Amino acid sequence: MCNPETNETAASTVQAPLVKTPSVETPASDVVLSPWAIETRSMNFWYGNFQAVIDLDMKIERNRVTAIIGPSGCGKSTALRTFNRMNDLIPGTRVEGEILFNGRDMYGPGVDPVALRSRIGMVFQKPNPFPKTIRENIIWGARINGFQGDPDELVETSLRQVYLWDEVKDKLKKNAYELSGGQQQRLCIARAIAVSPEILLMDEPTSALDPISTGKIEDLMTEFKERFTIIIVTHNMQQAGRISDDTAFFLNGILVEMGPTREIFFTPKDPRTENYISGRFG
Ligand SMILES: Nc1ncnc2c1ncn2[C@@H]1O[C@H](COP(=O)(O)OP(=O)(O)OP(=O)(O)O)[C@@H](O)[C@H]1O
Repeated sequence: MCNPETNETAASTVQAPLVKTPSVETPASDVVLSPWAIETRSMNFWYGNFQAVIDLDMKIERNRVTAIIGPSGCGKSTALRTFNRMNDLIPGTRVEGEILFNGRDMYGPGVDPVALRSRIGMVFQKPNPFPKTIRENIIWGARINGFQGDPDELVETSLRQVYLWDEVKDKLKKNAYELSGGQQQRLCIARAIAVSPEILLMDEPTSALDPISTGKIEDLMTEFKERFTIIIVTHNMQQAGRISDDTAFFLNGILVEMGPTREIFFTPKDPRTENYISGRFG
């Protein structure tokens, strides 16, 4: 979910793609044009003069967990953030090439990045609940996205889905900051899924959590992939091995190799992947 405190003024720095494909907001935008949830074509990304992602061609399959791995600074989070235009919020950034969501151009004319982010939610490394009550954390984003149903039902359903309901049902009016780190992260996941996204982007969602909270969130991912496509950046190779169906290995802004996790881990095609997986660098 996008940060409601941020505005979209930096979006104007984003360059339109070179090749035109239908935009997400064109009529009949719910008709799926592609077998891929997300596809990038020759995507390049710059922070000012620094190119962080180079010529990225990537296809993300629906209803699977895709892990993005690679050494620190290789562009994992940057690539992930382009998948819901979160980088638009960083001044001086530029993207070229194409990023398609269900086969439609995410940077096409008329695409509202805020509406896009309700369909492609995001969970960050550090839990970032709003400075509001637990209840309001769930309802706020849903309301902005036009939710008109029963808010109490939405709160309960969303919190149950992340197995947080029993822990917080008696303190829904308490500030979210009063929860533990693991609970806050599950609240952030509940908030993201309350708007029924199609894709959930997760940027090292468990790196600040203890093993028990980590296990709970990993279990959720395995359950959620029936309903959403999940893309997770992780430094934790065991985690990637445990939860992902596909793995993409990045190095110096380049996608070196991508495929089923078992193949990437046990029979990688590129020696750089093998070196990284076996711990020889990074
Ligand atoms: N806001 C920014 N402004 C300028 N450069 C940035 C910015 N964010 C990231 N970078 C640079 O872009 C490159 C890729 O960063 P990114 O955070 O995507 O890497 P990463 O693989 O996710 O790293 P880590 O695993 O350490 O989180 C790095 O060299 C980083 O310094």
